[in-house]
Amino acid sequence: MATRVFVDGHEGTTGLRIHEYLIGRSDIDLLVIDSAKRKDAQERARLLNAADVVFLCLPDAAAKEAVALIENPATCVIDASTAHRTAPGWVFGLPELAADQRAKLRATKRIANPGCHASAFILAMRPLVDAGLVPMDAAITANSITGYSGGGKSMIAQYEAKEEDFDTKLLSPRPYALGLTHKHQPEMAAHSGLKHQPLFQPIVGPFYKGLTVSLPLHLSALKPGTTPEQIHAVLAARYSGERFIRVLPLRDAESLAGGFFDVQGCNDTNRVDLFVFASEQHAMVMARLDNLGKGASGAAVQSMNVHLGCDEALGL
Ligand SMILES: NC(=O)C1=CN([C@@H]2O[C@H](COP(=O)(O)OP(=O)(O)OC[C@H]3O[C@@H](n4cnc5c(N)ncnc54)[C@H](OP(=O)(O)O)[C@@H]3O)[C@@H](O)[C@H]2O)C=CC1
Ligand SMILES: CC(=O)N[C@@H](CCC(=O)OP(=O)(O)O)C(=O)O
Repeated sequence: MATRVFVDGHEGTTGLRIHEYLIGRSDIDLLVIDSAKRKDAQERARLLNAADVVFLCLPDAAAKEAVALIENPATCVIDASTAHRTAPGWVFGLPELAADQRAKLRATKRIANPGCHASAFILAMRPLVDAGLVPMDAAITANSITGYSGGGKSMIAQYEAKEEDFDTKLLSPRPYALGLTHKHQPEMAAHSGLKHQPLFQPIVGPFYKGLTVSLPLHLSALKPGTTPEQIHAVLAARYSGERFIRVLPLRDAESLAGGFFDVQGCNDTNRVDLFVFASEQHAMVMARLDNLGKGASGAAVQSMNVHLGCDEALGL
């Protein structure tokens, strides 16, 4: 029998994309809410409890409310919001996180989909902490460049406003989260193995999608004797055999057309590309993804596939 799936918030940026991923699949029966009733708690409760798998593509408060409406113990929830990413009882929806993560995703009924910046940060950092190259108590700084679709419908509307309504300040890259308490910092620390939250500083630019987190590392602050070759080897070994993660060659010149890095290079894929650039003193680990692919909707569908045990047969 087909798996019944309901996407709560299916008219939003993340929800629409999940629908696109699932619409053609013969093993999925999509339960669709009448558009006029999409915020009606009673109708949502009916569908939330009728589904085998539910994707929550809602603001945090509405996601918590949706979870409270679910009484069916068989319903598996995949929450795209920030609400449950470090909450007890929830499994982090990053199958590549650790050797036992897929088993945890199969066993649970509560999956918290990672944030887009956090996915990139954690996939770059966790293997280096696990291997002891980055000390667990290191003070880490990271930045991210992202397309504006990461800000959802309201930010998309600002960037795609008609000429007379368009704010020309949006033409330049815009650093944000300068309170230095970005909402992804708690999950970055909780799932990377670091004791302290990183100092994280994102920048949004005038392009629809694509994201790259950069992790600058002083070799002198790492385990004594650490080389860029070791950093690269640890990442390559950790992700060998992962179909959605690619580790590019050390100091990959081919990725730098004219000396510039392309943050949109993973768009329309569910892939993460990892890079290590280095000098004698410093290394820069970079993780690139599509913020609407592996950074959101693609990751959510991948977690569902793992949960259902069809991640090899049916893909993205
Ligand atoms: N965009 C991205 O790259 C990513 C987003 N996320 C997370 O996913 C979630 C959704 O984000 P995104 O798709 O960008 O947001 P959008 O603003 O694009 O969409 C949110 C949707 O939720 C609907 N909604 C709001 N409140 C309710 C409610 N009480 N009941 C039912 N529906 C409601 C909205 O309705 P209406 O159509 O009326 O506005 C809208 O369709 C957020 O928690 C976000 O943090 C996660 C990873 C990446
Ligand atoms: C450009 C922009 O604003 N991006 C969002 C990230 C979107 C995302 O992945 O985060 P959540 O799932 O946690 O919403 C931000 O930095 O807050």
